[in-house]
Amino acid sequence: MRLYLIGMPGAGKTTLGRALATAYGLPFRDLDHEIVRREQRSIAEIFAAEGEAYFRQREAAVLREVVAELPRLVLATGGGTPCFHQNLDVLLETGYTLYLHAPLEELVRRLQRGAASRPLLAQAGSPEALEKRLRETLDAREQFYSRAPLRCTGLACTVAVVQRLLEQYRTSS
Ligand SMILES: Nc1ncnc2c1ncn2[C@@H]1O[C@H](COP(=O)(O)OP(=O)(O)OP(=O)(O)O)[C@@H](O)[C@H]1O
Ligand SMILES: O=C(O)C1=C[C@@H](O)[C@@H](O)[C@H](O)C1
Ligand SMILES: [Mg+2]
Repeated sequence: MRLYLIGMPGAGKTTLGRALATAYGLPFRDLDHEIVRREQRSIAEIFAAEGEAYFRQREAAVLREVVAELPRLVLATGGGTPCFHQNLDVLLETGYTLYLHAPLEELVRRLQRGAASRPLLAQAGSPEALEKRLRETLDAREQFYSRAPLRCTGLACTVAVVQRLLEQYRTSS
């Protein structure tokens, strides 16, 4: 099976994705890392040199490559992945998609330290500005994220809880 994790930056996609891959004995991939590996430069460098449109094109192409290459995997996507280039359709058609939701205050807490290296959050200097930026981003993205058939919130998103959700979904569909 393929299991995809979507959600806001800092929601815990990479952390939970790795743990789920271990639990299921599946390979783990992180889409941001796959892009960085192919481009031989960081996400921040790609955004700075080429702009967001180029990054979104690479993201869409690399997503399709990874999906074609691996019939079994857990994939942590980038925060914006489901919102561009029909990527969400690719996810929904080729695997199980889980929306990992986290309360805004928790995202602000987690992202405060690393915001400078995140191109889309870098200008948000204060915690208030960061919260506003994240709220606007979440408002715009919720329509994509909420199309995932599986959803799990905050600290309740343990491996065991996701395993149960997936089990229920597979037997009901
Ligand atoms: N369930 C959790 N409880 C507390 N902290 C967590 C939890 N999951 C992740 N974190 C912490 O939150 C931060 C973000 O987690 P992670 O990198 O997994 O998120 P992400 O969704 O992959 O974010 P991004 O890819 O945008 O950086 C990390 O510091 C991680 O240790
Ligand atoms: O939320 C976003 O749009 C992004 C999140 C990161 O995972 C990276 O994919 C990139 O920084 C863009
Ligand atoms: Mg991540």
